[in-house]
Amino acid sequence: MIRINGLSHHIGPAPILHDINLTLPRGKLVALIGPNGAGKSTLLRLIARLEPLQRGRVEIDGLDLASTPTERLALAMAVMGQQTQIASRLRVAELVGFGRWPHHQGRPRPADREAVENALEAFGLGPLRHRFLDEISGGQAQRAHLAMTFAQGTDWLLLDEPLNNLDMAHSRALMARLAELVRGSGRSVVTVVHEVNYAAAWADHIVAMKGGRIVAEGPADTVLTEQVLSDLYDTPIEVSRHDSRPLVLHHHWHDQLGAPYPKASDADRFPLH
Ligand SMILES: Nc1ncnc2c1ncn2[C@@H]1O[C@H](COP(=O)(O)OP(=O)(O)OP(=O)(O)O)[C@@H](O)[C@H]1O
Repeated sequence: MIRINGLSHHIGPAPILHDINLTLPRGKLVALIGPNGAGKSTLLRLIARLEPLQRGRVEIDGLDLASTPTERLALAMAVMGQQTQIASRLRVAELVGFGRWPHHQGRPRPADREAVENALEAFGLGPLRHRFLDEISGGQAQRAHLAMTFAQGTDWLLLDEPLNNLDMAHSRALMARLAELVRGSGRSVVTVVHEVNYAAAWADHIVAMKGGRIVAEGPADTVLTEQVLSDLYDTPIEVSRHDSRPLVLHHHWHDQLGAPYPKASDADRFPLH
């Protein structure tokens, strides 16, 4: 499991995370949800050691993040951050191959090549393997980065908004693959998800963040309630059920007096001028 104790983080003078205490279970698909700016990426980046810890302690399966050598950590945890431009003169298969680096340090063996092939196939990238990264679409590039993370073959996968750029079918396929990794191979996944219905449908455990704090956590039925979600997003949200899971609805809403939403103030958040 990942244990987080007393974790606080500032950027310049601004407090971003406030005394986070959280245990992320092993062998589960965990979704981190919450509004823009809640601190989800910052928390994920700290767990992934992409940012130095300022205060608090993080342990991954007993490994203290502060003292574990990078090579050891890379065999325990693979991370996909929010995409930034990466050298575009790299081919898809080469990018995926980087995921094996912690295992071979530059001298790939047959097992490493096999892991790359499996990852290419799992993400439907076989036909694109020789393409340069600047010659594929945004969703295809996202899948290539996911395949690289997957190829690393670690017990833990930390993913920041992996559904970005993915169409509905690929989003669904990715969530199904993550669920399969968890249920079939006992891996542990922690993923930031914006579209809460993907969390509703697939996550075993949901952590809701707002304003740099954890405001709710637990199974979908506990966290994805009208009260929690409406408070979390400051928007009226209705929760129905589908396939014995919560289904979150937010297109239109009538308040208790029958007045329709969205109200004018909803649109005021994004003035058109
Ligand atoms: N480099 C930075 N400098 C200053 N403030 C930052 C920086 N990066 C993030 N922040 C602030 O930290 C807070 C948390 O940001 P973070 O990216 O962790 O949120 P998030 O929940 O992942 O949001 P989103 O859903 O929009 O990706 C935000 O208020 C953000 O403005």
